[in-house]
Amino acid sequence: MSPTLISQQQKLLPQKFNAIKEKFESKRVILCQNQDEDILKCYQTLLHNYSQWINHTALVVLSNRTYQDDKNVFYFENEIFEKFKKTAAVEIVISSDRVVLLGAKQLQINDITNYTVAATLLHSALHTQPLNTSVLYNAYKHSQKRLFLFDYDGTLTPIVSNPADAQPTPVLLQYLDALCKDPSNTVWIISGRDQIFLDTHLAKIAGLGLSAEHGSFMKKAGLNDWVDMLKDADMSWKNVAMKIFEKYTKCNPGTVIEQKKSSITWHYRNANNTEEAEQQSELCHAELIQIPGVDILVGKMNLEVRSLLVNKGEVVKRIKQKQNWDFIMCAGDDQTDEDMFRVLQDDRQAFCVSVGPLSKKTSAKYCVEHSQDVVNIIGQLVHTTTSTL
Ligand SMILES: O=P(O)(O)OC[C@H]1O[C@H](O[C@H]2O[C@H](CO)[C@@H](O)[C@H](O)[C@H]2O)[C@H](O)[C@@H](O)[C@@H]1O
Repeated sequence: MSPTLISQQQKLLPQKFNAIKEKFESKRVILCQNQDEDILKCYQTLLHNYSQWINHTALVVLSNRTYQDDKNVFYFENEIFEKFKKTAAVEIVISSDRVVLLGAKQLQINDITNYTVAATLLHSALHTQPLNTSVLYNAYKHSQKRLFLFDYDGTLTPIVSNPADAQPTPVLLQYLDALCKDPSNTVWIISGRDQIFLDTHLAKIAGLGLSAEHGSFMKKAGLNDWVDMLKDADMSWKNVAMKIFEKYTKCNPGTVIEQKKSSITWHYRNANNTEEAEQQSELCHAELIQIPGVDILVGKMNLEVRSLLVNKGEVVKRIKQKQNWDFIMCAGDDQTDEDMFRVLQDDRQAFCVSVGPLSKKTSAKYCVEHSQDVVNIIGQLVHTTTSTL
């Protein structure tokens, strides 16, 4: 149904100004730079398909003709909207040529007339936003009890073909060391890697807490011994999983098994025929899920099996309960990191950062594109202690 045209005078009534101001203060605003029926329909589809946004979003349409507002849609002439700009934190701008802008980033809605697809894109854009580093640095500066939870592969180092080559750079080590040296900071690496890998490459940083194999082992900063979180657990599933992985390795040359103490990873990134190995990984997955007591993780060109009793989310719960943190940064790129993000989802102090494209389905509120962005952020934070940001 088309909106009803109203007079400009009605728009300017002070009560109306205040009412809208109040509404904007608690809503995330999508700004549409011109009156466009398709965008309206796309927004209505968003509210229909994702009803959680009904009370939390507003669509502001800039138009030189004014229409009757409804619960979620407000029409403004350009200069009148200027008055609301301070109270309305505009998150998404749909430009006249229908390109969606999120901060400095662009999200292309290829076909805005496919309302369901366009609404899904808007939903993901509302859910996850590019990390505003100024906000992060400011929160860091004004906090005293800070917690950092970093995944390793794909988050602190880029994904490479050979797992052994994914070593921390000297710059990363220097930044992590400086971060740990600030007594206000507690820093953990929560990884799928085993103890040997983490000890070899990261243990030289005395202030770093380490969690290996998705939470199976934990070592607090400054301690030498690892705590085995699964020491009493039944690990008989390992032999069964190993046999399945061996079978698939045999018929997929180039694939390798990474055997860890309490988890096993089958890597098919370097398979002679990657496409076939990818298909085979689905069959392998179907066999693995028959094993009781384990979780199967679909990683980046790998399949992992680990005990159901541990996951990165449980690690975060355990670490988090120790203090009243007033700043938390948690970064990860993989499916296993989503467990950490879910645990922190309702925590107002937490900056959960997914490494990857904005369109990625994630429970993290923020995203950055590359692992190098995470490293640069740590570098900036380290400098925050000595300079002003
Ligand atoms: O939890 P993480 O620290 O992210 O570890 C997850 C797995 O990462 C490693 O495999 C992945 O990274 C490799 C290096 O870039 C890459 O070659 C591989 O294809 C990826 O799947 C690691 O080898 C696994 O043990 C970790 O569980």
